[in-house]
Amino acid sequence: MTTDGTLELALDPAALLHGWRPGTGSWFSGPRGGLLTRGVHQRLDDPDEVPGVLSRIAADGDAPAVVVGALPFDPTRPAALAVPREITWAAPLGHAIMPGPGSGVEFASRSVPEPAAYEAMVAEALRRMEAGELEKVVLSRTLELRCDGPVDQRRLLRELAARGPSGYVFAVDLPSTGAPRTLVGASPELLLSRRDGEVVANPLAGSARRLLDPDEDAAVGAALLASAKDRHEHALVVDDVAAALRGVCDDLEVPGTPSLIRTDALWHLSTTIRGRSELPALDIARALHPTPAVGGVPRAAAKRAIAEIEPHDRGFYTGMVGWSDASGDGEWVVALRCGDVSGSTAHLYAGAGIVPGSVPASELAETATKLETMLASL
Ligand SMILES: C=C(O[C@@H]1C=C(C(=O)O)C=C[C@H]1O)C(=O)O
Repeated sequence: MTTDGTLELALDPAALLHGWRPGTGSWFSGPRGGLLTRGVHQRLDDPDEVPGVLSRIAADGDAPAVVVGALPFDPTRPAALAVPREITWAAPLGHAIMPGPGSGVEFASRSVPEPAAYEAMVAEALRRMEAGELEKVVLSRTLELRCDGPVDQRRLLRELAARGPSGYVFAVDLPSTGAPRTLVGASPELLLSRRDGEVVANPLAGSARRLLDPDEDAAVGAALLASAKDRHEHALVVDDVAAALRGVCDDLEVPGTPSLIRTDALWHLSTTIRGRSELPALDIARALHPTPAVGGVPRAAAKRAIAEIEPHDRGFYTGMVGWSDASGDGEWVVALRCGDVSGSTAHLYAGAGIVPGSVPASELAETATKLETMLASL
């Protein structure tokens, strides 16, 4: 949308993506198109202020009435939202971007917690489940990477876009007093979108590592779809999201069985829920957050377990990333398969859903697979 409100689709979304520069704005794209922002008209750290700010800007017409950015996992922490000075909307990227050669950059890396400690965390969650406190909890770990020079954030965004053309690819400018700081990632999970009143949520839960051989890979997907443990883990998320949407949507359609989606590294169980709502996308997204895809069941016990068991701060990981406009339309994805990148450091994050029957070593391996998308793009 231009400042006068007309829709301007970039002829070449790949050229637009190549135009992104760290510290100058944000990129966000998905299967329905993307956007590039330039400059900041106004920063917001309180999402409650979004409707008021957007309606004032829509009335004044001195900037695009759109907010773009990220909300952290912990909703009491400041958000990183901005009304940009300029915004250009793009058609879907499709397969417009080709992966480049490896960067050859060497990173020193440190896992927090250490892998063995992550397995102990999973064992602790399983103990809480046996004690009847919890049905599901998502536990995460981080990988702190450091290289000699600055991380090439533009290359990272391009590689993510090349590897996951049908997912959501983002580079969100985060407030920084030093080097440009960006939340860069490629998430497969749509938390909530609303366009012309049509609401879509696409919770994912239940994962399996993909294989190189096409027949073996298809068999892994089929086994995931048939797995009782993964179907249960998935149903906990769908039931929670559907219950929350039922209160705020009309004509809710909730498929009874999940389907399969794939990223470059993983298969996931996926359910697309549709409905209609007059409420702004960001309000609905915040009401859903944290879904049991990143938190757990029951919600309060899972939140407590995460705070007590995880040694690190999740920051924006498992929060949400996206945009909203003055009409209340918007698109918010779960901040997954991402890293907080600044100067010569990148903090990557990955988690896995723990339910009774989870095996600590397998959950650790799943987090390693989830880190691969980012690692392969660095
Ligand atoms: C927590 C992550 O992913 C989430 C957890 C999943 C699972 O446990 O199967 C699947 C998709 C996401 O909802 C992550 O990528 O870090």
